[in-house]
Amino acid sequence: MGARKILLLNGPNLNLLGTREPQIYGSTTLSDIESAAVSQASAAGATLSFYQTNHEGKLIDRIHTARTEGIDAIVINPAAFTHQSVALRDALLGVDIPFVEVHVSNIHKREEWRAKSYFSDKAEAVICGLGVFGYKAAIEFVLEHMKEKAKL
Ligand SMILES: O=C1C[C@@](O)(C(=O)O)C[C@@H](O)[C@@H]1O
Repeated sequence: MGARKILLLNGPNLNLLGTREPQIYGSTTLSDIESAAVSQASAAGATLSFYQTNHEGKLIDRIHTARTEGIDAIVINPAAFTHQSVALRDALLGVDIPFVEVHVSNIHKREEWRAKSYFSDKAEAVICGLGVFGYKAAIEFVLEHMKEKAKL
């Protein structure tokens, strides 16, 4: 059985999905993504909570809280923090919750500095370049293939 309690996290500027650089990120809004994710999890008998913030410390605090909530798996698009945040990396490692890294765009096909991620070497899986379908794919993977925390 896969993860039953999932947390979907989105970093800075992803609240602008749908209007932000649509040639790169498409026209789907974050609230569309979040409600589809909740339905996807509940159809599989799991629960999914979500959070987006533009603030690094708030994202770190949310990750710390996930430990007390018994979250089995995190799906995270760290956005620009991908390329710069040791603190966010340490937070994920600190709570010891397995995570999947998602990027809407193909970070390897853009500016050279975007190819560097502080998360990929610790992620269970990395998805990029699938557009917003990447979230659906990540959640499917978590539901099907990642163990519940209690059984790890
Ligand atoms: O904000 C983002 C979004 C992103 O994580 C993506 O989803 O493709 C890619 C990052 O380089 C960028 O800073």
